Amino acid sequence: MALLSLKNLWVEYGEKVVLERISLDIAEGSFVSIIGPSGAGKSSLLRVVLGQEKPTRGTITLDGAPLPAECGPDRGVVFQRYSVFPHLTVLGNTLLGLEFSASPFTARLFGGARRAAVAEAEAMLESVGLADSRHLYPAQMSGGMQQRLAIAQALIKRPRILLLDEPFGALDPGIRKDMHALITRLWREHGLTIIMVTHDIKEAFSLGTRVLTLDKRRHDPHAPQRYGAAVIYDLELTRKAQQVHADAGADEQAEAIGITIDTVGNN
Ligand SMILES: Nc1ncnc2c1ncn2[C@@H]1O[C@H](COP(=O)(O)OP(=O)(O)OP(=O)(O)O)[C@@H](O)[C@H]1O
Repeated sequence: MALLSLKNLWVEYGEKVVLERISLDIAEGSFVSIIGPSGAGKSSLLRVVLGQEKPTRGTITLDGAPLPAECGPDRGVVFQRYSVFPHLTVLGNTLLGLEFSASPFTARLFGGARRAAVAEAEAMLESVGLADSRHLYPAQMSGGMQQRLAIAQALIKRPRILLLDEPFGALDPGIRKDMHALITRLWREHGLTIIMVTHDIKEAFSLGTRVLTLDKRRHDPHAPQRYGAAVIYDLELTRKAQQVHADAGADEQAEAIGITIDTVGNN
């Protein structure tokens, strides 16, 4: 059974149709990249999966049961510019997730429970490469380090699904490469299912096991709001294709896509 199943999903804001007829099954353990033009509804789709927004039509199920409206610990999210808490250190920011789950009102842990939480947070910081920075405040860190912290904050709650909205969009190319290696390792180690929105086609192909493109299939020049975006391409990548993409230069990408990617759906 699919981990997430979206059936005939629509998102509309008043008269404006943003997404229409989205039907998707997302398998546990997959890494789904979503690309598409600006305004196509990529972030709206993530918000629906996160439970922040209700679709106007259609259903979404997690393990076959209706998706809980509130975003529980099963789903974590990292945005392009994450609001890590500026007044808390790296360790404090990472601990906060554990403190809130254990003690929702005071967000405080004491004694043995606190020591266990600190050990867990330190292990997570080690895993994202921030062990030596645990006493720094976000303002003292680079953008890449802040995104590492955002990832640690999301993963400390042990989500099954990690939603990434342009997580590396604001980073320099060299740092992005390091972050790609990090997220690939964490995805494997934690057995995560990842859904990532990106504007970077190369990133979409080199990280994803599946690439979805969202776009409008129909346009009404007299009423641009009338039709929403749908899934135009749904490409399942073979491992070989992924490797080719990860290694290929920009010019080789298109050729590699043509040869090795299986088109599994065209809604
Ligand atoms: N709360 C809202 N109320 C009204 N319109 C909204 C709302 N949220 C998003 N929209 C509109 O829905 C459309 C899709 O927005 P969304 O942010 O999902 O697109 P996107 O594909 O993520 O775009 P980008 O690539 O620019 O981030 C846009 O036209 C946006 O203006």
